[in-house]
Amino acid sequence: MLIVSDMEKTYPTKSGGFTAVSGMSFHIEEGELFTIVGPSGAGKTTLLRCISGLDDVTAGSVTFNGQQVSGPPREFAVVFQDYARSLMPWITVAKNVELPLMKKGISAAERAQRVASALEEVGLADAMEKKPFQLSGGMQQRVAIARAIAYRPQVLIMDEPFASVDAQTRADLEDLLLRIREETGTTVLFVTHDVDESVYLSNRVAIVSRSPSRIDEIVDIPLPYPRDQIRTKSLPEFATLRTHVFGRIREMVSTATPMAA
Ligand SMILES: Nc1ncnc2c1ncn2[C@@H]1O[C@H](COP(=O)(O)OP(=O)(O)OP(=O)(O)O)[C@@H](O)[C@H]1O
Repeated sequence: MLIVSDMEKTYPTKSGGFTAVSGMSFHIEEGELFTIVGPSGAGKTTLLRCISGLDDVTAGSVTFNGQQVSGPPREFAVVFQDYARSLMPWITVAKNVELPLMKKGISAAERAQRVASALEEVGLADAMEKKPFQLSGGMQQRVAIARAIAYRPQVLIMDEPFASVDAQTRADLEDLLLRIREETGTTVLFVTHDVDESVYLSNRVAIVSRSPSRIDEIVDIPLPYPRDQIRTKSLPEFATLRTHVFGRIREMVSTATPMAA
């Protein structure tokens, strides 16, 4: 469904260019929850921006349903870590969720129905008329997720979406994502720093190396769904998988050449 082929991204710099991603290749199956983990600065955000068509690739290609991605596809929705910047503070929660649907040309009646059901789904039915600044961080991130759900994308792209919320909210949002994905069959491409989160959520985890980033290993996560924060994380297989992924990342960080001062 989504194919990244020999992708390279080089940013122009005064000293001639910095290659953040190089020789990156993988594919994502329809309905899959595919997570990318890797050390800080590895190029994960760069990769997501190129896949979602927000940035151009320097070489190689990103293909979605057989078409080369050259701008943000209408079938994608993106949720970023920084919910405060992704929501519009001067309009209500309901309007924030509705806006992309207006741009998509969806009728007023259907928009109202989708907004109400998405906010219900994330537990914010009572906050429709509030402004984002009146909500907690976790609630604002729920609004960003509701906006993505209401849009009904084929592919949901999430860049460390739960990194700025407390541990309990994070666990709740992870489970919300799993439930939505179970109900809708949406394909999810997820980036995280958190190894436990990657193993808990995914069908497959791609470990990426430091810049210029490329795939180090793709790990299958054959843990059964539905997953459960306590039961799944108590499984010996969970511990084995998390230790493996964590170990690979650790090795990469410890064998990396120190950056010049
Ligand atoms: N616009 C830019 N111009 C030049 N270099 C950039 C630009 N954006 C990112 N980089 C560099 O590319 C590399 C990868 O950055 P990126 O933000 O993609 O990494 P990341 O894996 O998402 O990092 P983190 O996990 O810390 O969020 C970094 O070394 C960064 O400094």
